[in-house]
Amino acid sequence: MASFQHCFFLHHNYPSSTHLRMFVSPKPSFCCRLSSSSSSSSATTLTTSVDDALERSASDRNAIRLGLPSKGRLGSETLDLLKDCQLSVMQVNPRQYVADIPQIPNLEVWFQRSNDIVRKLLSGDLDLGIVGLDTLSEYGQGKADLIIVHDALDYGDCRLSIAIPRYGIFETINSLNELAQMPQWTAEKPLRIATGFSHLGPKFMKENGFKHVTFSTADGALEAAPAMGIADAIIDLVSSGTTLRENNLKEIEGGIFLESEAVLVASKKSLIERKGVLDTTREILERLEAHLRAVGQFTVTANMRGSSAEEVAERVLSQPSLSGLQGPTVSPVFCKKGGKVTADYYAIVICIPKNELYKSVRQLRDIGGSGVLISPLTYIFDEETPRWQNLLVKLGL
Ligand SMILES: Nc1ncnc2c1ncn2[C@@H]1O[C@H](COP(=O)(O)OP(=O)(O)OP(=O)(O)O)[C@@H](O)[C@H]1O
Ligand SMILES: O=P(O)(O)OC[C@H]1O[C@H](OP(=O)(O)OP(=O)(O)O)[C@H](O)[C@@H]1O
Repeated sequence: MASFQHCFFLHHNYPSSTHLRMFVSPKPSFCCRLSSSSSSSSATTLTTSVDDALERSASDRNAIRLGLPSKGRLGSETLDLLKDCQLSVMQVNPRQYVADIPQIPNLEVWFQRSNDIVRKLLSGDLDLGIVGLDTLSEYGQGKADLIIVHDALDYGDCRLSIAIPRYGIFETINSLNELAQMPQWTAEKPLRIATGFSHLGPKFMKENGFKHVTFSTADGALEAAPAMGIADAIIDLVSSGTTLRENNLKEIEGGIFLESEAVLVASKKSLIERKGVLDTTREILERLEAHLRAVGQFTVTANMRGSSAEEVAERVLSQPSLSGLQGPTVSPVFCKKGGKVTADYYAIVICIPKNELYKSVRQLRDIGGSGVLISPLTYIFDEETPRWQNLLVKLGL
């Protein structure tokens, strides 16, 4: 085997059963990949697109890179959201980590674990990413180069909370203040907290005035730590609260440190320096905003008898649920009567919130509406989105 004098490894914590394989590209560059399979046939799975993309990964890459969660809770919902925005991700097979969004030609999608998305945004290997706010806060640690472009993608909702046992010395403790006041915590016997959030955990406890605290970490099943005697409390993500309940733990007042959902984040450096990143970000942002605004709304069309468009509009606007986004569109419906074209009816079009559908239909009927048609909405584009304006301000543009 040839000796390699100029090579380095980025990561080394692979299981010992993993075989290191080297794949030599037919082109002058080469790449190597780690595989846990012992079958030599898997060596053929390096496809042209991965190969091409790796070649483009040099610092002079032209493509814009978007990192998406490769699996887990955020994986499929991220793909669903993009699909709903007509930005379907085309992935040849689920084990291939690079993909395309045909609507945005110069964009590469890279599937990565969420924490790696944040790391790679910071290192300049990704330009944009979608991750949970919790992961961004933990691994981004407030770095100025990370800019949140869309802060509410409406999925992946959870909260980062401290939880304590329901039993023993904690039975009567119901708030963070009470926990802090407990005389038990001293320099010799500090409050022991298990958490996977080794940056945010200590930060929040310090901010809340806890002086005697120690932290331990684990990769999962943190809720077991108090019952195992390893910790007094945990700081972990909670959504339904079932895992806490099933492990006899409780949240306490003042103990939610962060409310999280999926966010679109960008590297400030890329936005400013890399050609096309700002335009692509704008397109993705506008589609996301327009779609998310539309998700909660229906379009309603109905016919209404009236003497003029203004008179019909006044009747519609007199009903609180029917004012729409800006007001109703009212247009005459022409018909021929005795050889004359007249407009006794008007068609009205409004948007209504989905959760007010039935109330709105009843209000429409009350003011003489008939033939009510309800259709889903794909996008609602506004003149200019406040998030785009905010982004320009953050970039100093
Ligand atoms: N109940 C929950 N527990 C954990 N994460 C949740 C929960 N609800 C929503 N989320 C969101 O999902 C993200 C975690 O997803 P998941 O646990 O599937 O993968 P991950 O831990 O980020 O990645 P990996 O499993 O590859 O380490 C969190 O960062 C958070 O934003
Ligand atoms: O409030 P709930 O809906 O019960 O969700 C919270 C649990 O989900 C996550 O764990 P995950 O399922 O990812 O397993 P893990 O503990 O092995 O990380 C999180 O770490 C909590 O344990």
